[in-house]
Amino acid sequence: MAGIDVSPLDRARILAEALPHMQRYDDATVVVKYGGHAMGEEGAARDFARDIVMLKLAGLHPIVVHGGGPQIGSMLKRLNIESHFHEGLRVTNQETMEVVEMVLGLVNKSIVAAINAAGGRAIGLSGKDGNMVTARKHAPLNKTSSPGTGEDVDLGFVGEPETVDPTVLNLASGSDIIPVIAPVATSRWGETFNVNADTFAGAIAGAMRARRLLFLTDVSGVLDKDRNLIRKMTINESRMRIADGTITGGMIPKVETCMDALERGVDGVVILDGKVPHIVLLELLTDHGAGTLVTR
Ligand SMILES: Nc1ncnc2c1ncn2[C@@H]1O[C@H](COP(=O)(O)OP(=O)(O)O)[C@@H](O)[C@H]1O
Ligand SMILES: CC(=O)N[C@@H](CCC(=O)OP(=O)(O)O)C(=O)O
Repeated sequence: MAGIDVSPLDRARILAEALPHMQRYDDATVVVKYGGHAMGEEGAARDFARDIVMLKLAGLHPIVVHGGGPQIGSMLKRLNIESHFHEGLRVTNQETMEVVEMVLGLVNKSIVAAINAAGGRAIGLSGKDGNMVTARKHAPLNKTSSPGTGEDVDLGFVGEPETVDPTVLNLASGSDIIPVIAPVATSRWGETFNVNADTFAGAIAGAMRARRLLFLTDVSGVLDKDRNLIRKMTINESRMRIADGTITGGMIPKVETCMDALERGVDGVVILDGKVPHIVLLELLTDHGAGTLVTR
C-alpha cells in the first residue's frame, strides 16, 4: 500500500478478511480477459501479474485471455496497412492476419514474462495449441449494420469459436501452470482466424464452466447515456442498451459475450477498469464489488 500509512495489525486484518473469499473460490476457475486498452505502463502490468500469481496461490485456477487491439493498430499503422472495424470487429485480410498473429505473439510473451517475474509459472498459448479452440468464419454483417453501403460486410479472416477442447487447460488446473492465451484459432481445415478476444474469453469460460469471467478494459464498466456507471445489468437490459445505441464499438462484443457466457452457465460476469491497480484482487478477494456486473 504505497503512500498509505497502514499499521502491521491493519495489514494482518486486511489479509484475514480475504479468507471467506478464498474459501468461496477454492478450486474455482476464473477467466480474466486482459484487454489491449487495459495494458498500461510497466507498473500496471506488474500489478496485474502479481494479482494473477496471488490467485493461483490462493487456490483458484486463473486463465488469462488477452487482447491487443491497440497494439495491432499501431503496428498496422507503422506498416501503412489500413484497418477498419465493423461492430467492434477488425476486417482482416491475409496481410492483416499475419500482423495480428505476430503482434498477439509479442503481447502474449510479455504477459507470460511478467507473470513469471512475479513468481508464477505461466505458459503462452493460442487457440491453435493442443487444438484448444477451432473457429469458423464469421458470418458477413448485414446491411443494417453498415447503412448506406447497400452490401453485406465480409470480415475476411475473422472467426467465431466453434469448438473448445479443454484438455490442455485441465492439465494446467491440476498443476501450478497459469495459461495465457492469445485469441487466434484455426478452422477445421487449418486456416488461421482472428477471433475477437472477448468472444474467445467467453468460449473458454463456457467450456471450463468458470465461476467468474472478468473483462479488464479502460472504462469503469458499462456507462449509461450520461456516462454514469451501470453497476448491475440484466441480459434484457443489455440487449436494450445495444439496440438503443448506448453500448457501441468494442463494448458490443464484450456485452454480447457476457450474455452468452451467462446463458452457457458461467456464474457471474464483470466488466472492470483494468487500469485501477489490483482491480482483480479487489473484485475477487474483497467485499468491494467494482465495475458492471451482468446477470441473468
Ligand atoms: N456504453 C458504454 N460504456 C462504456 N464503454 C463503451 C460504451 N459504449 C462503447 N464503449 C467503448 O468501449 C470501449 C471498450 O472496448 P474496447 O475498446 O474493445 O476495449 P478492450 O481493448 O479492453 O477490449 C471503451 O473504451 C468505450 O470507448
Ligand atoms: C476480430 C477482431 O477484432 N480481433 C481483435 C483481436 C484482438 C482483440 O480483441 O483485442 P482487444 O481485446 O484489446 O480489443 C483485433 O484484431 O483487434
